[in-house]
Amino acid sequence: MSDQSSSKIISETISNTSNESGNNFGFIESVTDINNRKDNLIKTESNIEEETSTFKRNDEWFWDTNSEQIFAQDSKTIIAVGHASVKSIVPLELLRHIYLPQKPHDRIFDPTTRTISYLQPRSYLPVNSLIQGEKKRILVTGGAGFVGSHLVDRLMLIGHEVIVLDNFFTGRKNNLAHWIGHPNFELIRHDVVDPFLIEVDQIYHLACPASPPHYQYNPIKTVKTSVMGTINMLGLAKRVKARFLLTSTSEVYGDPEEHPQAETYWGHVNPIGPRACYDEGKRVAETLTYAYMHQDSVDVRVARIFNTFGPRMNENDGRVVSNFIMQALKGEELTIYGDGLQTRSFQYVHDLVDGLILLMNKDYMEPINLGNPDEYTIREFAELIRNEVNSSSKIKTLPAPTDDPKKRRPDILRAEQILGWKPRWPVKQGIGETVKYFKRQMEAGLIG
Ligand SMILES: O=C(O)[C@H]1O[C@H](OP(=O)(O)OP(=O)(O)OC[C@H]2O[C@@H](n3ccc(=O)[nH]c3=O)[C@H](O)[C@@H]2O)[C@H](O)[C@@H](O)[C@@H]1O
Repeated sequence: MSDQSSSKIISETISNTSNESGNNFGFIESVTDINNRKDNLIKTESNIEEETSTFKRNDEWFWDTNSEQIFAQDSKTIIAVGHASVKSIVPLELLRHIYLPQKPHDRIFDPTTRTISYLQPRSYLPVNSLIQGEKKRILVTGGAGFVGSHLVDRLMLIGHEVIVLDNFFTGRKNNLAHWIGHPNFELIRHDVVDPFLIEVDQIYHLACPASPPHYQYNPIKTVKTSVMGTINMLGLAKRVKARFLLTSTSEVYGDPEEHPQAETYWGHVNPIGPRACYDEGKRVAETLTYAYMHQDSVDVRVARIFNTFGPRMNENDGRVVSNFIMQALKGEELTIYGDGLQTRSFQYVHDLVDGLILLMNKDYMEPINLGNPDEYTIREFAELIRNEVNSSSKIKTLPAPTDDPKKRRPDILRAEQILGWKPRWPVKQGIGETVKYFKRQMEAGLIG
């Protein structure tokens, strides 16, 4: 299709939609922006031929007015993520360019000598140029981790100034290597257990190991991170009048006796079990957050995050998604803990990032669940991953971990009603993307 007819489709979509709803200008700008961004990207990266060939100038899309999503013409393939109301719409190709590059942008790996050469000078992906007042200074603690780094990508592309604090216990500099040196970006090695002072407008407080083997590795440190880290960041928010968002967890519901779990449920947690350092740590973090809200009028948000997966999970993370994918890719046995009848509901990381940005920008202070209610037994999930990887790996049963929750599924009515958010990524599609990521990492010699 020619450029002309492609823009005709877009302009027709735009005019139809604005007639229907009256006010969709933010969204329209974002849709139009997709083409501009791709063009900019092509210009910026014109020296990398293989890369540019994946970007088609004449892409067609359509905007599904019901779900407010942009799909390819097949009406199934998601080609953009984000929400118009907070201007977070980003073409998926742009994000893929970061975590799934045909070739790394800034380094060459020589498999013979197993050395890496870093290239200079470097270019960056185009970020929005925000006007004064729109552009915020945003602190992301734990920003080099799996979820944190995806959040940073989105905040950077939106055009904000982003400062990341990370102690690199589970986070990796490599997750943010593509932003290092950018004028809008700062990466600081710092442990949130120690106070930190800076002038910012918003704080996304993610810092804390989240995978059971990691948070149980040093339980005292996990409690300190949750409690002292949160006190330090709330103290900072109070001092500089920043808005504060705590990333809490579905683990505050413990081994739930209510199913699905709504935000009103108080939970069922063993306070002295091996998971308590994380579960109780996050429960205290929530208590602190609301104490600062009531006592010191800090402007707070609390997201309760359910099982999340995607590119940049650590391959040794120990959580079920990365374990199963790596085992299937290497032809090893898939390790099911217990009878495999316990359930989890898995959300793809782009959906979570959408939810976090929407919540931060909404005037709502109660906790909100962010998760995908699509529930699987772990046994079904192992099957799904074997199929996606096309692997003939066998299944091995290992003892169930102490206090492993037997079922978990979010009630997301509140997120739907308050934020206009619900997961957009079918689990299979997200798994496909994650498998591609792990394969690429293996080919690049970054993981074994
Ligand atoms: O992924 C997440 O976002 C969540 O991961 C963990 O919660 P958990 O549900 O225990 O996550 P996994 O370690 O991935 O385990 C999920 C289920 O799979 C099982 N599992 C795990 C790993 C494995 O190799 N095999 C296996 O059967 C576990 O026993 C558990 O029943 C964290 O505690 C949560 O804070 C976090 O939000």
